[in-house]
Amino acid sequence: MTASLANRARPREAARDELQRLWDFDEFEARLRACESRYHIHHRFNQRLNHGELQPFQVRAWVANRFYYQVNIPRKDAAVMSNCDDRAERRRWILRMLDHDGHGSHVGDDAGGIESWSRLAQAVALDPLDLWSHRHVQPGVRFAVDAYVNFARQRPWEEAAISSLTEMFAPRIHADRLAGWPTLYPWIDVEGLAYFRSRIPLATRDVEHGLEVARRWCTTRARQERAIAILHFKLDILWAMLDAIERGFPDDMPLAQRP
Ligand SMILES: O=C(O)c1cc(C(=O)O)c2c(n1)C(=O)C(=O)c1cc(C(=O)O)[nH]c1-2
Repeated sequence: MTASLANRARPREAARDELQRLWDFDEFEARLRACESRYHIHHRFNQRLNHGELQPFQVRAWVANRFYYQVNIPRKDAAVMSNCDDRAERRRWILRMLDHDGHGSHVGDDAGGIESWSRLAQAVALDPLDLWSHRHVQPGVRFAVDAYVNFARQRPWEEAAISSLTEMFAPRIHADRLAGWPTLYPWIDVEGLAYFRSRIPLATRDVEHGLEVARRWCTTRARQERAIAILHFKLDILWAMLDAIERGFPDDMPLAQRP
């Protein structure tokens, strides 16, 4: 190769090297955290919810639809565990299932997140039959949640662990509800908000574990990029849920159809 050709190839090689360079963990984590801009906290329906702009039936609709997510989270976590061959990791992961399903009366009286969400439903005066039958759940919500469970069933458990990292952004959305709802929605019994309070420390613990898994598993730049793509996929699930809820329960919904 002539000298001038070699000089021209060098920037291309440098660019290729840059594309393959492993991000150090701080940079990788910063890139994961930068995905916050796609979090459903920025969705118009969530903004209306947290600014007190929704009518009671729309709050009930959100609670009813989100319940489908809540009941499927421990099924998703069971799928993650079924794909994990590491006993120490399973011992940690099982806590996520118990957080939602509860520990049962023989181990303290922690009723768990699903029960706690049903108290939220009570506080917003959602009929328990409507809650448990999922009769207000929109097709788009069902598809989105099912896609999350199926992802955890079909992919390596480390990928599923990474998909749970949207929880990095959840403490703020829970804190917003705790701070705003008592004055914005005085008709909601504040006892019903306990679920949101309970999730803040649990989400923080889950994220520490999830980041540990991501750090260990993402040993190549390709895997790091895959982790970002997985996080985008999960953010899309949460976003699609709110799209479906917003569309299904418009401000002028006929009275007879309102939850
Ligand atoms: O209210 C929310 O906005 C919100 C978001 C998320 C999330 O970001 O995935 C979770 C939760 N709540 C939540 O309560 C919860 O238990 C939970 C588990 C997971 C998960 O992916 O395993 N995400 C979330």
